[in-house]
Amino acid sequence: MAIQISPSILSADFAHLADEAAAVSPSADWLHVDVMDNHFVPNLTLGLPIVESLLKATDTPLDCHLMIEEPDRWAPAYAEAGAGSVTVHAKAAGAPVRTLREIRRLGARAGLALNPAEPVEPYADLVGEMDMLLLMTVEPGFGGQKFLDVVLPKIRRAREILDSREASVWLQVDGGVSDETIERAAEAGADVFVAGSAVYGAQDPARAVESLRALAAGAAARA
Ligand SMILES: O=C(CO)[C@H](O)[C@H](O)COP(=O)(O)O
Ligand SMILES: [Fe+2]
Repeated sequence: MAIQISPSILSADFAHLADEAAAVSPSADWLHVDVMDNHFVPNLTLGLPIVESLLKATDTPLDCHLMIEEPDRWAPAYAEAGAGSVTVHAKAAGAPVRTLREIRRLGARAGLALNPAEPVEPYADLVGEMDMLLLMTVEPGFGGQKFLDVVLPKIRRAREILDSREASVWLQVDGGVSDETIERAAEAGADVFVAGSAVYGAQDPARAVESLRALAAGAAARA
């Protein structure tokens, strides 16, 4: 699968989100939107009204990462609003299969997310229910954290599980992805990369996206 880059607006200027989306739109595959509720994670960001406004402001598809309690209740609304992808955390979902199916039924790609310490094996039988598996490479809640190398073996294991089942499921990593770390994640088998501070902290965000893509593609080709 071709490498995809999903810049996270968590590190963008929230007062100018339309401009910040436009800054990466020439090169980004997705725009990653971190929804945090101050309960599932100790931080509060944005919710459905801002996602609805962003959908009107950009043609780049939205990759909504829900770090919220009760995702079963809220995730369908993001799909219905027009998000291209909606990801829920396995730990927060009471009925993950029903919720993933509902997201798909409403026309979005369905993602399941695992925190750094959560093993992938218990979810192996659910791969047919999802379009993307998100492996967090930081503890969720904040941008600008250090990439956790301890997750690399799990990325490899997830890649093996997806390949052995011939599942066309994207493998996303999120947290601490930068020019210094993206090659390690790509070699391990990730193919969709979220990057917040590495993109929006750069002088030229669109070029930062291209740099990340080139490094990941090179590493994936060598793997
Ligand atoms: O989900 C997230 C944090 O919970 C963010 O998407 C992620 O941290 C992006 O920021 P950075 O690339 O700076 O780590
Ligand atoms: Fe995220």
